[in-house]
Amino acid sequence: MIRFEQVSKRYPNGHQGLDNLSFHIRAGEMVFITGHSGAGKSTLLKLIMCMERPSSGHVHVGGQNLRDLGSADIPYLRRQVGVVFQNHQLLFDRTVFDNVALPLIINGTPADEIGRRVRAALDKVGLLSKEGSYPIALSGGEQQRVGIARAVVHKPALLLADEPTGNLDPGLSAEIMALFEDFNRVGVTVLIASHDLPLIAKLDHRMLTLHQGRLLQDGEGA
Ligand SMILES: Nc1ncnc2c1ncn2[C@@H]1O[C@H](COP(=O)(O)OP(=O)(O)OP(=O)(O)O)[C@@H](O)[C@H]1O
Repeated sequence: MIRFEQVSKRYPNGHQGLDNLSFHIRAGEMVFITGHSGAGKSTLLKLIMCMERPSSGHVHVGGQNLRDLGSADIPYLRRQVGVVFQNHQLLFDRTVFDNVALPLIINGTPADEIGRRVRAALDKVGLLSKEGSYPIALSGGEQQRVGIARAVVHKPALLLADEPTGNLDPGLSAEIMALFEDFNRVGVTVLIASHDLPLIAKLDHRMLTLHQGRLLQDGEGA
């Protein structure tokens, strides 16, 4: 599903974001990426989304070498991927329903299907009763669930998350991780950047540890 072959990323200011990184994630896996602040976790996710391009090496997603994608192909790639951010990036002047519907509206999904899909996504994250609420009226954990519903509403094969529990207490963080496990159980490939080692250690998934842009360790648990 995702293959990095000797990928390096040097930013224009000379910062080495990633350094000769190679790994393979199979369809259906759930994998954590961890490492110190600045280790390259976000850079790795951005390369998968084509938000950044490698300076050298190859990134393959779903059998496609991203080097071969032109800017017109990128929306098609992103349709296969759902992304969850630490700060939710919700629109605060729109309801929960409208926030979750956004990717479908952008995709040109027919209106009658939008309602059905949005409610199915909200149901999966336990927020069906909040569809008419505004994000400001929700707790931090609920806001993050809305972010997750929005990321999965178009049924992506791949779910990426960048520090999805960064602002949450340990109990809520565990609930959010359990949600990701639910999606993984039904076949979604899940890749989560997180430096919450105590939480990750409790979950039995593969962990890629980065150190200064290099792969330090690839294994199970902490
Ligand atoms: N757009 C950019 N321009 C220049 N340097 C960048 C840019 N984005 C990231 N970097 C640098 O690349 C390195 C890796 O950053 P990245 O954001 O991938 O790390 P991270 O592991 O996600 O860190 P954090 O846990 O703090 O979010 C850092 O040294 C960072 O300062």
